[in-house]
Amino acid sequence: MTELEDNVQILVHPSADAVAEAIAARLIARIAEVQDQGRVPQVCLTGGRIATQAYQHVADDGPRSPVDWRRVELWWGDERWVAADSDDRNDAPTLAQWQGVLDLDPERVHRMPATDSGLSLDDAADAYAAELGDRRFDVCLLGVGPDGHVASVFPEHPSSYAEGRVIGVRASPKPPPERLSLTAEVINTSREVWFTVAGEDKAAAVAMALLGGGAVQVPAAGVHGTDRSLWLLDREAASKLPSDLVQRGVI
Ligand SMILES: O=C(O)[C@H](O)[C@@H](O)[C@H](O)[C@H](O)COP(=O)(O)O
Repeated sequence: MTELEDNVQILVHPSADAVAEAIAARLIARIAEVQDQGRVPQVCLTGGRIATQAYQHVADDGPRSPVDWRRVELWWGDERWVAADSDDRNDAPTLAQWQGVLDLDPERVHRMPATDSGLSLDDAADAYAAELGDRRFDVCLLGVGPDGHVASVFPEHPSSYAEGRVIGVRASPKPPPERLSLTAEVINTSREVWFTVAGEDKAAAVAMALLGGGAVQVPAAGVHGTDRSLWLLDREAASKLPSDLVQRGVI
């Protein structure tokens, strides 16, 4: 029997669409729950196809949910170092889907700085770290690359052993070469980390992350929530996991 840490859960869904729907439903429910507890939810968003699909479901269902969208703080785990109005930004699809649909407070939408901010890459990282302060995310969503990267923390790359809270990333193996990213250190203060992963090309990375890969070789292996790490997978992304592990997590 393969052992998982107690607060790691793996939930396998029949398709990528089902993963996206599950992420959206869980996110709305979790945000409402944190608001019920009297706190302003701190949510860290990710780019990527599956998350973007999930955000569309949030846009569809969010307005008639119990969530007070004006009392939600939004952050991003990483950003491509491009202009603020570039379609290449990780936050572009989310904002296109949510703004004007969810009643967000612009003061609580914390985009990472852009090239046209006038800041250098490193100053932009410092500025975002200062804005973030010592907040802990209630939920930190993370896509996982086929190489096991999360946010812009890439395997065997300076980003995977960088110190500090927010870093400027150079020579990224995935274009564009310059990026901003939270470090694993900050992600690991999150109450919950949710990995959102679909597709056969992710199966090896998922298996390595869950079956003892090292954090420098497989950055996804080095991040977790303090209360819970939740892997939301489709069948293909879960296809290289031992069946006992998967069945344990299915609900
Ligand atoms: O900044 C980026 O280039 C992307 O945001 C990237 O890091 C993405 O989150 C993962 O590669 C997972 O993406 P998919 O879910 O689309 O595979």
